[in-house]
Amino acid sequence: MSTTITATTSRTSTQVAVADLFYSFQGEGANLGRRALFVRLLRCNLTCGYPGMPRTADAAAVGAMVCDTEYTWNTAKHDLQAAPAMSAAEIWDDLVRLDPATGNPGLAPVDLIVVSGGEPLLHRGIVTDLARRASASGKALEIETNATMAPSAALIAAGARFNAGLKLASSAVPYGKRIKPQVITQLQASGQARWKFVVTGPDDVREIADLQQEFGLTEVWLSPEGASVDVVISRMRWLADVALTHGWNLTTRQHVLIWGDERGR
Ligand SMILES: Nc1nc2[nH]cc(C(=O)O)c2c(=O)[nH]1
Ligand code: SF4
Ligand SMILES: [Mg+2]
Repeated sequence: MSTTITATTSRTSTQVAVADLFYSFQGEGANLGRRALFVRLLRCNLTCGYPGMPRTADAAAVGAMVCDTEYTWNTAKHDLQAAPAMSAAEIWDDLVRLDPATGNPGLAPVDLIVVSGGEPLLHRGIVTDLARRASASGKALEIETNATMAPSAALIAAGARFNAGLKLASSAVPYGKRIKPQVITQLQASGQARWKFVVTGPDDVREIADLQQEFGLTEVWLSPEGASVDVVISRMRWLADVALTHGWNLTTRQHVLIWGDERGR
């Protein structure tokens, strides 16, 4: 289920451009299979699949791991102006409307909010506001972040959890852009981060082991790269033993298994 997003309005620092709002299951990670309300924010500071921002719509990706939500940031290929600018209060109201329990009190309320992007921590004020609203309503909130931007103390205090998806060499993003030691250390010290790695092949596994050792990452999750059932399943088959051997968790991508690469699912 997704809302229809219409008008483009001017943007202020108290507003953010919203790509998608939808109701689904958390398809990945520690809350896999749990019903959740999603908000996907525009813009990213990384360009996974490409060494930098593509200049043309037909620029070919060079990395094995390519962003699956390029429509949130790749201005060469997508018109980002169509996304509406919304305040945290407006986003929250739409999320509440998306919860089927709002119209039918007989249903169990959705108790998980997922904020994704793009990179949501580019919009820390808005995300912190949403985290406070979630906490006040007794809902958990987790942020799908690339772990290159520091969360504020206020965001941590609001109880947000971080699904920290560090990017690997397979993303083609230069090391200095995708690995920010201070941010990694801060997220790990918060006790509110789980480390999630999108895996395409054996080189990724070696890099994950090195990163875990260097930064003392305590909770590691592997996630198979893939936007189709066949790719997700075949990657999971070889990742299973890898994960068990290294003491890592393994998630699938449930939304891909059910809906393929459909947007807003
Ligand atoms: N169902 C569903 N679960 C998700 N978990 C993380 C997602 C993301 O795109 O960040 C995602 C997504 O796009 N859909
Ligand atoms: S960090 Fe995430 S949203 Fe940004 S380019 Fe990489 S995969 Fe896409
Ligand atoms: Mg996704």
